[in-house]
Amino acid sequence: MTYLISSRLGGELLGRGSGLDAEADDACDPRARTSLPGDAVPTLNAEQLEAVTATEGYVRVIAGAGTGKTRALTERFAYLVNDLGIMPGNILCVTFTNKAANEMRHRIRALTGDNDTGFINTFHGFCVSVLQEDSHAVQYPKSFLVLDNADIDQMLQIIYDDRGLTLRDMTFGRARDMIEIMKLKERPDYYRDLLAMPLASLREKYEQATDVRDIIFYGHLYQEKKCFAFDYNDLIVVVLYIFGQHPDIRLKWQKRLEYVMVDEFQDIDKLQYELMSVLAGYHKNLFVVGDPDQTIYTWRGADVRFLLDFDKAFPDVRTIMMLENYRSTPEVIAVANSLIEKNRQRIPKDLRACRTQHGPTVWHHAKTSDDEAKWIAEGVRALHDGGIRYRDMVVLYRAHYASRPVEEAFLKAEIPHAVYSGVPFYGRKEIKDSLAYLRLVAYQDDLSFTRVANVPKRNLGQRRMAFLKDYAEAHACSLFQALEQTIEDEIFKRTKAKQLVALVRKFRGSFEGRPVSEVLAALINESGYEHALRTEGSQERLDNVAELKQSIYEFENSCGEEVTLEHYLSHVALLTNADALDEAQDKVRLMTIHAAKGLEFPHVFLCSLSEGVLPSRKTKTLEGMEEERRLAFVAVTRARDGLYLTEAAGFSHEGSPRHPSRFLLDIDQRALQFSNKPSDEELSCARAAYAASDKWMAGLAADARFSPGDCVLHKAFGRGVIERLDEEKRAYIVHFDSLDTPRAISFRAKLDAGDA
Ligand SMILES: Nc1ncnc2c1ncn2[C@@H]1O[C@H](COP(=O)(O)OP(=O)(O)OP(=O)(O)O)[C@@H](O)[C@H]1O
Repeated sequence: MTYLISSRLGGELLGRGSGLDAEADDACDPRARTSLPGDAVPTLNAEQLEAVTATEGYVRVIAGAGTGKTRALTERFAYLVNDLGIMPGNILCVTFTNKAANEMRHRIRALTGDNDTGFINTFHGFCVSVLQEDSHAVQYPKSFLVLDNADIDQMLQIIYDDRGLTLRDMTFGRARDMIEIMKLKERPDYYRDLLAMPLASLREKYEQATDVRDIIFYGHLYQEKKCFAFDYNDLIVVVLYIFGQHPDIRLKWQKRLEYVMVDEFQDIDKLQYELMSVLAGYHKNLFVVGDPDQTIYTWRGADVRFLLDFDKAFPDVRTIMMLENYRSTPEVIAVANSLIEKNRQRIPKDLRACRTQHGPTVWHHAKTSDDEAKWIAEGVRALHDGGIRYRDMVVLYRAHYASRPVEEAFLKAEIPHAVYSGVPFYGRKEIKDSLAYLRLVAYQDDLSFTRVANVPKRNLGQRRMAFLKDYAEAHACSLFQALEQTIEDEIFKRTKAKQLVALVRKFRGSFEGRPVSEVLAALINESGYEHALRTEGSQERLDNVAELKQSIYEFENSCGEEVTLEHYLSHVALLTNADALDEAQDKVRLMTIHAAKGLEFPHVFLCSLSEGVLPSRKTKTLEGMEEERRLAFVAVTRARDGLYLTEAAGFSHEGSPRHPSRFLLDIDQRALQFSNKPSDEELSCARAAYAASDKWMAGLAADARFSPGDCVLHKAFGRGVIERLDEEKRAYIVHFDSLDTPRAISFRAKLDAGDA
């Protein structure tokens, strides 16, 4: 079944070896290869050069995939520093992920030779920098905590135990989503409660709450305030609040940031936009780059309008268009262009291929998912036998579950691979435990204490922890302080509580000035944690802890300045799974399309391209469908040399028949080679399925006619008041006078306006 891959590759790609270098191809624009004054930046095309040298004012680059946006951004930074003499510390460059920020830092260090790379960061990371300097403005210490999902879950556990809630009331995942929606949409003023309300009042609000949602929400705010903690959502909100309340602090940052640049501007949300506008408000140098066709975070509040209307929002905007794609073969470009042009809500723009080398763009239709996975494994093997490194291949999918058959096939075929999903590196127990030890030493906060007090076993079980909790509450102190103050109590006889206190005290007094990697190594050794892992015989966990030590060591060496423990802890709290991507290992990468944003790979396998997977079966609107198509576009434009689109017949895990994705049929079929073509009958069934789902979506398109607080009349339940809207379910949540509990009523249902 691999004949197509192997024969085509044998003939067209492998003949030239694996050193396929985009830059070795002809550049399509004769104006290319222009040099900057002083030859700082060779081989940029005219538009890139303009983007690099147009340093003053408001500049917008609208560019296609693979046209060198990120490259232009990097070169611009270097130009500002090397040619114009701007200090790196006066430049803010915002990227979408930590990984992109790290890459940019590396590239800029290579270009400028300077260790000071200024503020190259994600939005969240930059906000942490602001807060580390100015959190006093909201009466938070510099040592505030940044919470990740596992920390939030730990807080939820405390709330659930305290208020007798169970997962049946709400799972932690749902509770986290709910908190996020409350913060972003339903109660955007929440930060006033968090920042301005005294802890005791917040606690009262929590204790008086009766509705499950309120209990969880106020319990979460109370816990956050108690630990001086912020979650990701709070970071930008709090910084904006500080800027609003303290013009002196705002002006300090505005003056400091002489140049502000933002990558991936198509995926910016309202708060991020506000922050960037404020920051650029003094020097008025704001440079943004984005591709409207790659907006894939609308579901998280991204709004492409900020890019499209940039020229209306700011004065004298200079717009630069970049359409020459340096990344992909003409075949991949043909696939990408013909796919994305089916979106109706877009500015028409075609990518132009600069490369002249050819490569395969294959559609493989398999009988079953297992066959599909096997075909991919055989394809990978064939490419590898032909000289392509494993790490130059990636398998992309819409949703994590799609990776399972491919993983199994790779295991069977003994293909080295790494999955960027499942339990993220920084979410693993041993990593969280190790970091909790570091945090306990730095902050003695309750979250870290609860996590590791009894890990390894110190005989500090539930009864003793409850004792500490009561004491801490009665004396308004932390759990660790409670332990220090009651250490001689009878209850701690026959425990190792004294050793724990001694450990924390010892490290608390000695961590400053020591490298963090060294502190961690000593801490997990002296706490007995490493020994416990050894006794457990868990080599994988030990390896992961070793990996953590190594990553801290590398962070210290790459940072350019002295890394304090607090600095490291806030940095690590913002890391996600995608950041653990280890490029050095020769393994095929498996990841979601969202995780692949901004990356490129010589060979891309896009699997599970079935209707219901991509586009997702959760797609309910035309806009949603267009976002799914953009997602497919992002996936195909990651490929440099080879693109393999695969799907399988059979049945989905819900039992419905599977059809090839509509996006496969959107593609100009002349741009594809078929390894195994679906039959005409299969294709006509697929078309019927698209039509049925379009009809269903049109039915759902009914909009909400009522708002929260409105009175309505239902033909069976009578009068009710709308409590809120569930946009996802397209339903009102209504409290009917005749019913004790609320009901979700579809937007489509016939409701009349009722009397207030
Ligand atoms: N002027 C140029 N000449 C040759 N190669 C270039 C040029 N500009 C960029 N490239 C190469 O093209 C590829 C894509 O560049 P880059 O990643 O900067 O694009 P991008 O627009 O940010 O992509 P995307 O939005 O799809 O993530 C990279 O391999 C880069 O090295």
